[in-house]
Amino acid sequence: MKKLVKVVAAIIENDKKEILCALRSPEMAIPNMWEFPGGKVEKDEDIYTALIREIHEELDCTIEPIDLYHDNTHEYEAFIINILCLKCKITEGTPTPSEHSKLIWLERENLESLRWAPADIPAVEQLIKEK
Ligand SMILES: Nc1nc2c([nH]c(=O)n2[C@H]2C[C@H](O)[C@@H](COP(=O)(O)OP(=O)(O)OP(=O)(O)O)O2)c(=O)[nH]1
Repeated sequence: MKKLVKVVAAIIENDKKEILCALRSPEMAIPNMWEFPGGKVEKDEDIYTALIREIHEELDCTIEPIDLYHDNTHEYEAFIINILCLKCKITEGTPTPSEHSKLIWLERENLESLRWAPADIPAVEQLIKEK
């Protein structure tokens, strides 16, 4: 049976209503695809603590999760992912990539120009439809 991986991801919006998009590096799993930054929830960790920790580690800034925006389960060839995308705001610092190849801020209508990790596509579509 495929392993089920629980992942939390941050949808971060700036004051221009642009969304933060992160490019996975060639060294990461699911390489060279765009995602919402985040990572795996550890055993005995709640999703909010996990996301705050992951964003500290990956982007060196502090976020406050606002609400759960999208919950999707997607089957990859090697594993099954349950990805929880949370809307978040930055409370301290500026996102700086340490593991990702690139970070960009994109207007909602331009999100579909990127090559997203397959598990993220429903959340991206919901964001595009939002306005
Ligand atoms: N962070 C994140 N991972 C995603 C997204 N979409 C998607 O399919 N994934 C996949 C890629 C990875 O296989 C897995 C997340 O693992 P990760 O490598 O980012 O997390 P992590 O830092 O906790 O990983 P690790 O060091 O423990 O291996 O979920 C997304 O939007 N954000």
